[in-house]
Amino acid sequence: MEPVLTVSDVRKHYDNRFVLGPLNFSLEPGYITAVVGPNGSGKSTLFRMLMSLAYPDEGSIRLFGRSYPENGVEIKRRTGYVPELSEWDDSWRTVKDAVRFYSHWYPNWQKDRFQELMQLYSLDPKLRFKGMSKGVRRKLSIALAMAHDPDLLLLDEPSSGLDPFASRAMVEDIHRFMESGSKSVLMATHIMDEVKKLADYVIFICYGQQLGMYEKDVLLDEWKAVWVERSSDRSKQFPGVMESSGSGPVRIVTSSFEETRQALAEEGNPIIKTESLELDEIFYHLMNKHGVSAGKERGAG
Ligand SMILES: Nc1ncnc2c1ncn2[C@@H]1O[C@H](COP(=O)(O)OP(=O)(O)OP(=O)(O)O)[C@@H](O)[C@H]1O
Repeated sequence: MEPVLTVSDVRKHYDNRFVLGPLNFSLEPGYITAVVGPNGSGKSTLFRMLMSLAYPDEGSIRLFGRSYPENGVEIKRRTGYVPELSEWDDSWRTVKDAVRFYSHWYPNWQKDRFQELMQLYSLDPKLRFKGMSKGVRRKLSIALAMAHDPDLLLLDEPSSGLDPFASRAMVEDIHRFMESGSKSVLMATHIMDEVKKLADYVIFICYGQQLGMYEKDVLLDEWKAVWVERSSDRSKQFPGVMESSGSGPVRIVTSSFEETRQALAEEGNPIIKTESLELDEIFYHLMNKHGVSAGKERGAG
């Protein structure tokens, strides 16, 4: 099957202050992929490039096998985008004005679906843009992005500012959206619980550097914290061992549970306890492995 999105060797820099890339990944249809990374890592810049609102300095981006600028209209009609900050037309006064614009721009606009989404997020159709709260803007942005039944949803921190009821409604609605098996979602988020509940794949980006793309379940199966009775210098060289702390019992973090388990058993120092790792701890160790630590940004110069 043709990838819904292919990002190849994409690089972007802002003056001498920020370098993003090279980014390389592709998304098969039917999956949810989360983009995770600290503030200022380039997640929104990536999303803006996918919508042709920012331009890569190098590399190529293909959506549905098409590229910008030639196929921009087709790409955008098949995509639902929730930006980090919605910038709407100043002339719009009520939701009706937005609907008029969206239903004209998207031939596949579904009136009933939009009404369903308005109800789901408890949005009043008479809502006015002036003075609209951050959370309400976000809910409206999600409803507008989904009502034309896009093939790909690009969600930039969609639950930022949402109350817990709206967040839950969004997660359930995204699950429903995925039911046909042909839709795809790429979402940036800082909420690990959201990644756990929704994502099939995770792309880690740290201060512009892509640390990897992983299948979430594989990541959670392979990365473990294990405890053994005694420390040994050799265990630090065992396959997968990322960190070893304490003197007895010793806590070992591994990215390759089975290999580490075997090596420890062969050494006669068997595992006495195993725990799953949270995604944020996995991310922390990946950052260390790649030599990036919190707050250490890469400059272009
Ligand atoms: N238009 C721009 N001009 C100059 N620098 C920019 C511009 N847009 C983004 N940047 C810089 O690019 C870097 C990445 O920003 P970006 O918003 O893409 O990160 P992010 O991962 O989405 O962050 P957050 O998690 O805080 O939303 C930051 O250092 C930011 O200041």
